[in-house]
Amino acid sequence: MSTPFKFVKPQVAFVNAPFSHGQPKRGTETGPVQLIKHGLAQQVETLGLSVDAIEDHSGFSVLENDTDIGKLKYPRTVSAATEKVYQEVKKHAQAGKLPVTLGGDHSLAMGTISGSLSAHPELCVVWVDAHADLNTPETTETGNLHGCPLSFLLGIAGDIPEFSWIKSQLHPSRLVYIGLRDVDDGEKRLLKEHNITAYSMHHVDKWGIGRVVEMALNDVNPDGTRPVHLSFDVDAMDPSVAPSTGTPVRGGLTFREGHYICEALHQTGLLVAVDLMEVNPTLEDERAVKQTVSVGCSLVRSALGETLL
Ligand SMILES: NC(=[NH2+])NCCC[C@H](N)C(=O)O
Ligand SMILES: [Mn+2]
Ligand SMILES: [Mn+2]
Repeated sequence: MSTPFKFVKPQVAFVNAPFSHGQPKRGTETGPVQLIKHGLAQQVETLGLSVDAIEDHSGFSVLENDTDIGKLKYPRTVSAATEKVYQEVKKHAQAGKLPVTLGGDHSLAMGTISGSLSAHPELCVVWVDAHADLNTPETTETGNLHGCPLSFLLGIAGDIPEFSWIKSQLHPSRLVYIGLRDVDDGEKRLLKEHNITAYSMHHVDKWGIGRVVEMALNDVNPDGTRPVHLSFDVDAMDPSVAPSTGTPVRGGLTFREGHYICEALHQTGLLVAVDLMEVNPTLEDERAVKQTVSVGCSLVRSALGETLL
């Protein structure tokens, strides 16, 4: 077992990932710029962390003639964008920095988690979401790749040459979910088949968020030695808290439950990467957008050490 990993005051590197073709609603490509406009980088500096200059992206173009592969939509476009994010997250992670990736849709996690794994092979993943995003190219009902990133990362997606850059395989025992409430039948089968630990909203109701986070960490990281990657889909939050997102599902995390998860993960001292995904500032009215962007920023701040006292 490797020595305990502690990330005390890491240098933060924001990875802007303006991308939306992992799902059908345009608009998530404006997520990162709105989060940054809201002052996220300065807010993080206020926490006493140094923040890298934010790199610009021109590179998330939609490829021509990107025909479906089976049911999968925009496969080459998604592969190219996520590979770019992989390279960037990998660069920062290998330099000992803490990458915070601002999405963009959740297909980008193929890139972020691959990048984290390249620097931290012992990594475990806490996936906070209303959805399992575990569909394989076979089980997906929609063909939207934001519903599939984990099947690629776990190496259960089958052989798709267009995605052959995804090398790192995440072991199913190193993945835990919190917040699930809209899981496809095929995904339910996969969760059982691969013995993946998942805490749905039912479990949050039953045990409370404090115990759920404690159990989740104990499942994937019993010795507290593994680095942790937090992949936070803003739709894990209840739509009354974060309305501007493409696939909202009622019955989600309260404002405090979402922030508690981030605070508790920060307290482990083991966080090495954070994703904040699926903020879509083109959905719902102006007030809803402001609210969603502001919640997105405060979730990231909590994960980076903001405390209430
Ligand atoms: N990242 C997300 N919001 N994913 C939603 C996925 C919804 C559905 N399970 C699908 O495969 O399309
Ligand atoms: Mn989701
Ligand atoms: Mn998701």
